[in-house]
Amino acid sequence: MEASVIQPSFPVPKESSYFRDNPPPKPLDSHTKLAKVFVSYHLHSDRGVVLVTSGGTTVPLENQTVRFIDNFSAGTRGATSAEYFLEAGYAVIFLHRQFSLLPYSRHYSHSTNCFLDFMTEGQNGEVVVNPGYQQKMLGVLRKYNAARRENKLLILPFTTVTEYLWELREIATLMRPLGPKALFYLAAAVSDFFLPKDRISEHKIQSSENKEPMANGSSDAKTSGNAPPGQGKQLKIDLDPVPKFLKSLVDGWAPEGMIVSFKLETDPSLLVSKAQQALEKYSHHLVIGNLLSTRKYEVVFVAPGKEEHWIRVPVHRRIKSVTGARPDIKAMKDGQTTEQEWLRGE
Ligand SMILES: CC(C)(COP(=O)(O)O)[C@@H](O)C(=O)NCCC(=O)N[C@@H](CSSC[C@H](N)C(=O)O)C(=O)O
Repeated sequence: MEASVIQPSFPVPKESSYFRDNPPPKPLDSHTKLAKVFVSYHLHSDRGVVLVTSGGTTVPLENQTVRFIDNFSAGTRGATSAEYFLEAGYAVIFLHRQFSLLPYSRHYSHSTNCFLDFMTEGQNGEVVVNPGYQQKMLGVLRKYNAARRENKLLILPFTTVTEYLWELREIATLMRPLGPKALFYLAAAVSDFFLPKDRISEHKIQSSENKEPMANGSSDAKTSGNAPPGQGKQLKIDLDPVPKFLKSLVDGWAPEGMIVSFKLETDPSLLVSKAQQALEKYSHHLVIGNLLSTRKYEVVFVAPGKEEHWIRVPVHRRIKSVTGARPDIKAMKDGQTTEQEWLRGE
C-alpha cells in the first residue's frame, strides 16, 4: 500500500471543539485523582512540581487500532531529565508514552543494557547482581526507592495524541494553585495532525478488493485507486491539524507556570529560527531546540532577549546508544571521518 497525506483543508479546530468531539480517555478520572492528591501534598510541602512529558503520541487509523501514525521518541530525554529534576529537589509528574523509557529503570531496560545481563545465579540459587555492576545499580536503586518513599514521583501513561492532550490539560489545570512553583517540561513528541472520531474507521482498513464497507459510511482513511499490478490498493489519509495547545497552556491552563518546550527538526538550517518562532508564538520561558540526528549530544537554548546558547557533550564523552561504541577520535584526527558522520552512523 502506498500512503499519501493530503494537506488538511480544514481550519485548525479550536480547543473547545477538539475536546468536545474527542472524548476523554477512560483512565482520566483515576489519573486526575492521583494528580490532585500529589499536587496538594507538594503544595503544602511548599515544593516545586514539574510536569515532564515524554515519548511519542500516536494517531490511530482505526478505532479498533491495528495501524497508527507514531511520533518518534524513545523517552530518553524525558526520563533522564526527570531524574535530574528529582535530584534538584522537585516533585515530578511523569506523563509518558506507555512502555517508553522511565526514570531509573531506563538504565536497565529490557533491550539496550538488558538487566538480565547484569545478573547471575548465586550459590544458593538466589539472583545476584554481578560484582562489576553492584555500585552503579545500587546507586540507581537507592534514588528510585527514595523518590517512591518520599512520594516525589507520579508516573502516568498515555498512548494517543487525544489522550495526551486531555491528560495535559487536566494536570496543568490541577497545577495552577502552585503558581510559579509549577514547571512544565514538554519533551513529548506530539502529533501535529489527527484523524477525528467522526471520520475514523471502526474496523481494520482492508487493503484488498473485497474490503468491508466503512463502519459509519465515511472513509477518510480509505483504499482507493489501483497501485501498480501485484500490489494492494493505495491508502489515502486525510488528517486534520491538532489544535495549537502550547498557547492554551500559557494563556489558560497554567498562566503562572514556567514553561519549557522542545523544538525538534531534522534540517539544521531550520532549527534556531523555528525555535525562535515557537518562543514568540507561545511566550514560553525557554525553547530547547534539537536535531533528530544529534539530539543525544547537542541542544540549543533559545530564551527571550538572549542569544542562542548551544550545549554540547564533548566528543570524547559520547557513546553510541545502540552499540555502546565510543567515538573514533583517531579516525577523526586522521580526517577519515567527521564528527557529523560519526554521529549519523549511530
Ligand atoms: C523527542 C525528543 C527529540 C527526545 O527524543 P528521545 O530522547 O528519543 O525521547 C525531544 O528532545 C523533543 O524534541 N521533543 C519535542 C518534539 C516535538 O514534538 N516538538 C514539537 C513541539 S510540541 S507539539 C506543538 C503543537 N503542534 C503546537 O504547535 O501547539 C515541534 O517540534 O513542533
